Amino acid sequence: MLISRQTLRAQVRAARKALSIEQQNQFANQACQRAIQLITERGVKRLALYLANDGELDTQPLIDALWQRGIEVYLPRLHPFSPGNLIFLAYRVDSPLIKNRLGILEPKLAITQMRLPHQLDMVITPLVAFDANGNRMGMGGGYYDRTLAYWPLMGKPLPVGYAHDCQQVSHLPCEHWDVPLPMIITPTRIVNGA
Ligand SMILES: Nc1nc2c(c(=O)[nH]1)N(C=O)[C@@H](CNc1ccc(C(=O)N[C@@H](CCC(=O)O)C(=O)O)cc1)CN2
Ligand SMILES: Nc1ncnc2c1ncn2[C@@H]1O[C@H](COP(=O)(O)OP(=O)(O)OP(=O)(O)O)[C@@H](O)[C@H]1O
Repeated sequence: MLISRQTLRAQVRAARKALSIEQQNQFANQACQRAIQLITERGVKRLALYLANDGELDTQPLIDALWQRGIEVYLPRLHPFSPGNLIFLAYRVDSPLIKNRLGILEPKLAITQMRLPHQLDMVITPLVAFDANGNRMGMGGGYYDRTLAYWPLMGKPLPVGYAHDCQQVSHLPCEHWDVPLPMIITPTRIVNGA
C-alpha cells in the first residue's frame, strides 16, 4: 500500500515525539560523537545546524563541542523578505535568540553575522524522514531544498542529515526539486546516501 507524504510525515513526527527525555539525551550524545569525528576529519571550519524542535535529534551537545573547538556555528533564520528561503547567522554563547512564527528559536537579524550557503563548509539539516538512498523529507516548506539547490555546482556546503534511527523509512518518493543527502548521521551509524 502506498501512503501519502502527509501521512508518512505525521507518522514519523509522532514516533520521534514519543521518545523519552532519557532516550533523547542518550541519542544526542551518541550522534554528537559521530558528528564531531566526521567534522574533524573533513577540516570543517564553518558549520550550520539547527535548534531541535518537535522531537528532532537534539544538537545542543554538538553545539557545545563545536564551540569548545573554536568551530564557527551558524543557525538558519527565515529570510526577512524572500518567502521559503533561509539565511544563516552566526551563533555564539551570547547570541540573542527569538522565536519565529513557527515556534523555533533563531538568531536576531544582524547582517554582519550572515553567511551565504556556499560560505559554509557543512550544513547539518533537520529532516522528518530519510531512506537508505539519502532521500530526505522535511517539514514541507522546501527551505532546505532551496538552500541546497546549488551545492552540487559549488561543491559546498556538504549537506549532512541528522536524525533519529526511527526516522528511517524503507523508501521515500522523491520529487525533482528534492536534494538527496550524501550522508545522514544517526545515533547508531552514518548512512551513506546519495
Ligand atoms: N529545528 C528546525 N529548524 C528549522 C527547520 C526544521 O525542520 N527544524 N526548517 C526546515 O525546513 C525550517 C523551518 N521549517 C518549518 C516548516 C514547518 C514547521 C511547522 O512546525 N509547521 C507546523 C505549523 C506551524 C504553524 O504555522 O504554527 C506544523 O506543520 O504542524 C516548522 C518548521 C528552518 N528551521
Ligand atoms: N529549489 C526550489 N525552488 C523552488 N521551489 C522549491 C524548491 N525546492 C522545493 N520547492 C518547493 O517547496 C515545496 C515543499 O517541498 P518539500 O515538501 O519537498 O519540502 P521539504 O523538503 O519537506 O521541506 P524542508 O526542506 O523545508 O525541510 C514544494 O512545493 C516545492 O515546489
